[in-house]
Amino acid sequence: MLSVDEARRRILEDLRPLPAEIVSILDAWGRVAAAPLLARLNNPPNDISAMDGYAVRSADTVPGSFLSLTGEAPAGHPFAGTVGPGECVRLFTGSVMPDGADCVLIQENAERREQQVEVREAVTPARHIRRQGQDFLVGDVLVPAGRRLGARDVGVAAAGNHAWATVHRRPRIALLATGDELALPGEPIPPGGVTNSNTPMLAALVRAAGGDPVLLPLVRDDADAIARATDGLAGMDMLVTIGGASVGDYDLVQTALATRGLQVDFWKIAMRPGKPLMHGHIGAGDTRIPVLGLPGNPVSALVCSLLFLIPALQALSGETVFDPAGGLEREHASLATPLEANDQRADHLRASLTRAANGAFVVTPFSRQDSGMLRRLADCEALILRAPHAPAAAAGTDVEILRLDRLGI
Ligand SMILES: Nc1nc2c(c(=O)[nH]1)N[C@H]1C(S)=C(S)[C@@H](COP(=O)(O)OP(=O)(O)OC[C@H]3O[C@@H](n4cnc5c(N)ncnc54)[C@H](O)[C@@H]3O)O[C@H]1N2
Ligand code: MOO
Repeated sequence: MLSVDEARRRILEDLRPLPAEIVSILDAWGRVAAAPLLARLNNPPNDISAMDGYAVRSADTVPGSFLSLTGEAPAGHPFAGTVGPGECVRLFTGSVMPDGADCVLIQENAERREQQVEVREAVTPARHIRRQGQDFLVGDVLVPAGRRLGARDVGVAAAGNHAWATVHRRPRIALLATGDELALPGEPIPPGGVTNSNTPMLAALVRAAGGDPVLLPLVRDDADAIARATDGLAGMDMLVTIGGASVGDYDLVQTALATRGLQVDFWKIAMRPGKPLMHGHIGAGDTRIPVLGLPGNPVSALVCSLLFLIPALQALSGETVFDPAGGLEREHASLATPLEANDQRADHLRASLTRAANGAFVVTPFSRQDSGMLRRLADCEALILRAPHAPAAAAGTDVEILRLDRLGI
């Protein structure tokens, strides 16, 4: 069976960034820059004051001397004249420095008496001035192509005078849940039924990872119905099927998709949860899209999505700066309780995370790891990564973990 890393490599192999589109800077958060955002102006655009006070000539700032106040320059209203010897101009934080002045006397060190200002402290040249362009200059790269814009990137792009950003189109991910037992959340549950928790969960995950989930109708365990549900995939960037991935008589996804030309790249990987993961392609030419067949067990579906679907979304989004583990933070932690030796499948144990007195992480695997247990999945703060054939581990052993608590997923 394929390893997790090899499976991810094969999934990412043929994914290319989606075409670019132009969006308002107000909608650019979470999008991936398809072209660098270059500064359209210097920032600050002028020499400005960093403090409230007086624009003065440093040579005039002899404590005890008086300067004549010749004007005022509030922020946004530059002073038209020049500050001559023995003169000063009232200004504020953000005011453009008037010609002639070379520093700012802060108001705490000055005493105003009508049109005279007494200097209380000497000021060195350039003091309290923010130089034009000290933050960035015209043409500087503010946001490189391939970066997913955070709030700070939106801020710097706006400072660089961008009203628009060129970003990659969001990946459209078709989600197809299969199973006779599935009912919509909130509906009466028929005998033997379960609620379809996977589609809402994965739609949320796709959204959180910058994609647009497209929900196909629930389909029964019927090969024709499953096949027909995939007939409207034009415009989709990936099909994600949920359930019907294993070996049971009613696990029909592959059989159904085969009638639509499914080419299987791999099926089954050395991973727990998530062994029956399938990857392949459906369609031809321009309409050929990748298919990710997720297992139906909700924990398996989610863990596979963290490890494979999120990196796929990143690749389709054109995000070049990403961790192959999908932005998941790998850390080390000390095991609170012992673990048995692992078998041939890479394991991902749901666990809680605390900190020892010295700040180091301590991780406690949940006692039950059933891949149908959603509450434990929702409560877990980390997955303990166990390599295939990892030996038994005593309490206190250092283990690798993936942090989920700060993922927002
Ligand atoms: N004989 C074997 N049986 C199984 C094997 C195996 O190797 N040999 N693998 C097991 C593993 S591992 C997994 S994982 C599951 C995967 O099964 P499927 O992908 O075929 O999923 P289903 O059988 O359709 O469902 C499994 C489970 O999950 C529930 N489910 C399905 N879809 C949803 C949904 N949208 N929302 C909520 N819950 C869902 C379903 O009711 C089942 O309880 O196979 C093992 N079997
Ligand atoms: O691999 Mo399955 O995903 O054990 O539950």
